[in-house]
Amino acid sequence: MSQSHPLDQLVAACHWIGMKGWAPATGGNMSVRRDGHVCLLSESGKDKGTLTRDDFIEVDIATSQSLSGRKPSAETGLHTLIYRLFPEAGAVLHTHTVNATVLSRVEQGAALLLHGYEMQKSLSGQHTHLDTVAIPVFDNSQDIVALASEIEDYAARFPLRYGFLLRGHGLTCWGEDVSEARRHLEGLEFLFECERQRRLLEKA
Ligand SMILES: CSC[C@@H](O)[C@@H](O)C(=O)COP(=O)(O)O
Ligand SMILES: [Zn+2]
Repeated sequence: MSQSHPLDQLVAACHWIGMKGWAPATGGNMSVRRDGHVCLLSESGKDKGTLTRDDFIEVDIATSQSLSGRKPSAETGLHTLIYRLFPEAGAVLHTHTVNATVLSRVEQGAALLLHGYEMQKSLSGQHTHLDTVAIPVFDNSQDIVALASEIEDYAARFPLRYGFLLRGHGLTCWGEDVSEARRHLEGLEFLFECERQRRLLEKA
């Protein structure tokens, strides 16, 4: 997989996400960095589980503008923010899973705290279940410029790694390449499932 072109890896990741049911009814969006200035982002409104190479649009990272006139994701501003904030980020995956949607609503605090799980080690740089991984939760908004600015302010004050949740909406996560972004997505989704089950069982 590491031998193939990053865009082919991203297309394969989209198909995998589709098969998992993590991008229902055209939800979700995905991108890969081409270089310091441009990323390739999924076209708005498409079924992300059946995308092909032609469904990705060149977007200027500095301005969030499409270079072709075609319409990239409604959430383009969040992808470009991540590429600007983290020069090492090479791919961004946004999904709409039930776990992320529900947990982000149930969680009243500013972050979902993950602690005590071996699978925290699926996240780069995590070496023990004894540490706490904080995944911030931002209130959802249709104003992506304002949301991006809120996330940028947060990142200036607190560490922001792996991803963030949008309340009642989903997860946006990233990695240095498609492979790492996939691992972060799969690891976080597993942890969200565990956390949902734990909260349900401990309530009973
Ligand atoms: C099913 S509507 C969801 C959209 O509003 C949005 O949240 C989303 O993830 C997909 O938007 P898109 O513009 O196709 O990238
Ligand atoms: Zn979305």
